[in-house]
Amino acid sequence: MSEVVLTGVVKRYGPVTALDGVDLTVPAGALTAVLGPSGCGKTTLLRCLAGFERLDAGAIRVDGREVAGPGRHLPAHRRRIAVVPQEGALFPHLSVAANISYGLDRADRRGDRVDEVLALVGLAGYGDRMPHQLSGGQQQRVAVARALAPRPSLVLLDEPFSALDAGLRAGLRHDVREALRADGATAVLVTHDQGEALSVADRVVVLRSGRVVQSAAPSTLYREPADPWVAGFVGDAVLLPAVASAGAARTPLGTLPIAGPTADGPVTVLVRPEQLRLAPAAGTDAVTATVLRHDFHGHDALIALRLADDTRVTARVWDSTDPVEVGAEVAVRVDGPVRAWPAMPVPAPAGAANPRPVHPVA
Ligand SMILES: Nc1ncnc2c1ncn2[C@@H]1O[C@H](COP(=O)(O)OP(=O)(O)OP(=O)(O)O)[C@@H](O)[C@H]1O
Repeated sequence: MSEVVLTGVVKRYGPVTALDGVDLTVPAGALTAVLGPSGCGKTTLLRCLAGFERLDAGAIRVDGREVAGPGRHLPAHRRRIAVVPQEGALFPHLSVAANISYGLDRADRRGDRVDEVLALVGLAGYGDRMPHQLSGGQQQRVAVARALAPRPSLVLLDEPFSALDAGLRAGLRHDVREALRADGATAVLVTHDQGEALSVADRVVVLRSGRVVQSAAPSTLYREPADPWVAGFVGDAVLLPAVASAGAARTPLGTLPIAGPTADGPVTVLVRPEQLRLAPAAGTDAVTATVLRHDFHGHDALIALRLADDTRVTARVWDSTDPVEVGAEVAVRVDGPVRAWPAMPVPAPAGAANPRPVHPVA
């Protein structure tokens, strides 16, 4: 298990600054996801860690040993860092066992390490198969087993599930996480898929324009995003203009308690769709809204609403067997406190795989 520390890492390609002073600690024995929109520098970060790129500034230390820094660049093959690419990692003419033992020292080849890592990824007994006799998901499992086999300091996973269909992806990423945990590996998963990062990682690092915007546990990231952009990037977000005063925000959804300290004045407020509660409008003095759309998702439904002042918001309802009719008037209540930030323009989360609405969804 190795801790990896990046300090002030800068990487430029000509006029493009792909990494712009990245400070980051990858804890030993944990899975850290690096999440960000297209072009934010995820692949560059991974390539710098692996040793495929030279830094323009800053340093990378693995267990306190500098592998990259001013005047220092340890080549990739001496870093003990394994990479699991998106697909096509296996040698087609070698069996599964030979693929895994390739690169292992003699002792490990003769021992049971190959069987051990095959069992870890749920493929015990598959050693004699050839890669073409495996499904895409099984091939990725072998690629993970091969990465783990030499007990590297760090495993880098470069969107390893992106070529697989959605149903397969969910099961595989869970199994891969368990395999990494069982082996005590330190791993970095690069992904642009918010759901993937939140569901598998112990820690998520959000990159934007070559900089770390936030590094936190998945639940903290979702509940306490650093700014409105992160709020919209990691989940559905209703962002409302409001005025803060004495710990509460005056919003189009009523006056709502703010979580955490916020200076009085204009703010942007975050309400998660699951915080909105709907009820029959008749006879209440609550905020009311008109139902514009009802999107059924099986496990839940998203209800697009228009408030009396024309503000659009979206509610997530769980009991989707009781659909709220389009055109109906409903009473809207907000459950729990909201987050608020001093009002400022919100950059759009351009290029996200599943772009999240930063402005009220409707
Ligand atoms: N070899 C290169 N030469 C010039 N510019 C590059 C090179 N590689 C990356 N870049 C630029 O550096 C920036 C970061 O690219 P990078 O590939 O790291 O982003 P990314 O977050 O991995 O994107 P994606 O999710 O689309 O793969 C982008 O502006 C990209 O165009």
